[in-house]
Amino acid sequence: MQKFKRIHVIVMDSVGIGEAPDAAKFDDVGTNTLLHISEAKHGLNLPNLEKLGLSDICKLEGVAIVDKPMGYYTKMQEASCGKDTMTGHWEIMGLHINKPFQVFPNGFPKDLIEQIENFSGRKILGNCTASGTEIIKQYGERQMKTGELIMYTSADSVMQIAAHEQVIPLEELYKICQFCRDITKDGKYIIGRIIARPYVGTCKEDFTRTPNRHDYALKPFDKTVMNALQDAGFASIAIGKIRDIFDGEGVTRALRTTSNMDGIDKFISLLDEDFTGLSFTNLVDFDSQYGHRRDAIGYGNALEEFDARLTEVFAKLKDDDLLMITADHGNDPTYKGTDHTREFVPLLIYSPKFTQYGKIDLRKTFSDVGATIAENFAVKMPKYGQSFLDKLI
Ligand SMILES: O=P(O)(O)O[C@H]1O[C@H](CO)[C@@H](O)[C@H]1O
Ligand SMILES: [Mn+2]
Ligand SMILES: [Mn+2]
Repeated sequence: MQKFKRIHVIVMDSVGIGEAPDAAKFDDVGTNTLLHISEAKHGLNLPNLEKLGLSDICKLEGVAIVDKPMGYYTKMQEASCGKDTMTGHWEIMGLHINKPFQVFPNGFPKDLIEQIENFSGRKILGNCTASGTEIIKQYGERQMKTGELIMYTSADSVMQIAAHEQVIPLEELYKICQFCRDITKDGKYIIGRIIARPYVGTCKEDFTRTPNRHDYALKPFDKTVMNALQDAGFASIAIGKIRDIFDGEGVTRALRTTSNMDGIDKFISLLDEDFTGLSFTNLVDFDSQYGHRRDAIGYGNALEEFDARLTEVFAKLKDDDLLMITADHGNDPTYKGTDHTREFVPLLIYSPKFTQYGKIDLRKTFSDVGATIAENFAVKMPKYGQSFLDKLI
């Protein structure tokens, strides 16, 4: 019999909690997503995360340190050499990325661009490192006239194609992205993700990106704990971007979402269902709407909005449920640039069954989460990660 019938992992995308020991290698010294947001807001109102021990990990402005948290708390260090979403999530599920994904800070090579232009019959604009909201301001009006494709990248291994929905129909954009995916899976150029970035609007003042974003990720390089769960007949339910991040590998059911609040709604409804296994939720707005936009106040508000919904979550959790709230990397909205930051991530662990509480040891890899899940369901243990299941009583 498993200790927990259901384990729920929620990734608050990019909610880091302080520079990692190797932050210098990533040019991220001094970053702390949560702390700096709490300072920018002159205090965060996070009563539920407070009860779980968030400020016990790192004292945040407005969030009290509690003597008796509801569960267990710690922080986790990323072992892989990357600070992108795929690396973080794959590590949570037991993989280590030892060779960084290829990045293209000066744009994609000519031969690749030519292949895409030939396939699509459209010219490519941009082909540089950019912020997605800025580059559509810069080229959107021109795209409306010419039908060219807007292509950009970031510090991550991503190829992003922005297209006005009324100019380049979604289906066509997705077909182009699928082509880009197929030609960058192996061989000369290996790109972590191709991302379709549709938007709407009439001019640069009102262009807005739509929820029709679609990510085409590489398949994980090896089997993850999700594969192990699936192979053993357990549920492995993906909410939000999770299906895309794993390219569907080890996913028994996927629920798409349009926002953080939609993600929480879907998660809360799922709690009413009977299943044995994992639910894995990603809340991407923290990262895409606020972290990359360097909007510390918006980020803080989104955290408060999330916190408020935890009351409903707690009310629905049963004795044999285990909840783990964590993150995949940082994205300090007060830091220079617009990229992710190499940080520790918080890990807050709760079950109504707990009779004890407190700090557990610092985790040296995110894979400890995957190892704990694998041990609980007695499925194949990942190569990396140490289970902390025995600490949870
Ligand atoms: O600026 P936008 O388009 O939001 O792009 C961001 O989103 C990408 C994928 O998460 C990141 O690599 C970063 O480039
Ligand atoms: Mn992320
Ligand atoms: Mn991001």
